[in-house]
Amino acid sequence: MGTVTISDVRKSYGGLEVLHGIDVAIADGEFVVLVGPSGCGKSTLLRMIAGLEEITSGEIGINGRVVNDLRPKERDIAMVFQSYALYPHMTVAQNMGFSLKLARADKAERARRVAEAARILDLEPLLDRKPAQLSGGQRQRVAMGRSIVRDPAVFLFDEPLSNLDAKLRVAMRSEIKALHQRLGTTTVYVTHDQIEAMTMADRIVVMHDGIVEQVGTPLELYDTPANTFVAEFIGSPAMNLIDGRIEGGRFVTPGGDVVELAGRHVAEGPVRLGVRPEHFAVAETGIAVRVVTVEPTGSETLVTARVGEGELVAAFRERIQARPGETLHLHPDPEQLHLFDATSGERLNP
Ligand SMILES: Nc1ncnc2c1ncn2[C@@H]1O[C@H](COP(=O)(O)OP(=O)(O)OP(=O)(O)O)[C@@H](O)[C@H]1O
Repeated sequence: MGTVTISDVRKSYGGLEVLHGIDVAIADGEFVVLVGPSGCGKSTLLRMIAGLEEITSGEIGINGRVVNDLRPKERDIAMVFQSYALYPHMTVAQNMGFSLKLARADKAERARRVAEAARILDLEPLLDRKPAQLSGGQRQRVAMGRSIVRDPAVFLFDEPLSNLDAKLRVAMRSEIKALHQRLGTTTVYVTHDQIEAMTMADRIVVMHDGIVEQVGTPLELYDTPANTFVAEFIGSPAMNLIDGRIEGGRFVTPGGDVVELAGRHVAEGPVRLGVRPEHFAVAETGIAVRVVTVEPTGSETLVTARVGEGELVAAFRERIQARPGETLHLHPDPEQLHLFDATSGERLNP
């Protein structure tokens, strides 16, 4: 069992509040990713769950027990850091068994749990090596092994992949996810990388400036972002946001181009229209844009184009024969439109 309940949690450093009342409930067995730009407070929140930072106000519960005043080792959690923090003079087996030794587990039990973790993580041939004799990915696995042996209620990961090169990062991403599927241990994982969040999470918590912008499954966030921050943060290339007005039930750009809204009823006045790059088609009418670059990737063609004062990106499955400087008309799929309040950025359509 491993539930985590975060209720109205705040954090101040000196007089400055950096987390402004966070509420998140994590179910047993869930893989939850805290994601957001640098400085949004995700590491601080994770460190408060771990017991490495004091909670200024509010409550954190693990398995129904308030842990605010418990020390890290009393919380039934295991944390995997970006730096791995392996002991250089110990072998892989000793590194993995060390916390059990501290907890005074007997020798046979220690050996059994280290062997089991080594089997799960494919570390059996490396048990006698020292960290310096391991690759980055292998060190990462030892760091995870050290957590697994303790069989905690909750795993906490703080940007564990950011020191690895791109290829290894992708491999470790699937390894951690597969490990979670096998062990089913509740996991809270911090990253600033939205792709990591999308590919690994059962649910994502999007944070920004010390608040939670939205909580949902990866596809909920992708399909119905609650505001322009989430709309632009989740998805790559990012969702296009086009300023304009609702007039006569239609969206009209400053240049006078019209987008039909497929029966969506939104109050007249200024709005921002959100369109994902893959939801444009080239048509006879639509939003007039001037092509800036055309980038064929093989599987799709990315077109960057100017519209009024701004730029937008369209991604086509078919091979578009457009040239820089040319004018195209882009027709957004009416079933896939997002409308946001021009001032607050809040979502307007269901
Ligand atoms: N010890 C500290 N003293 C004062 N301010 C701090 C301290 N630690 C963090 N902060 C501030 O709290 C805010 C949240 O920091 P935090 O490290 O949690 O952000 P983050 O989202 O994890 O960012 P990053 O991805 O860069 O690590 C930031 O504005 C940061 O400057």
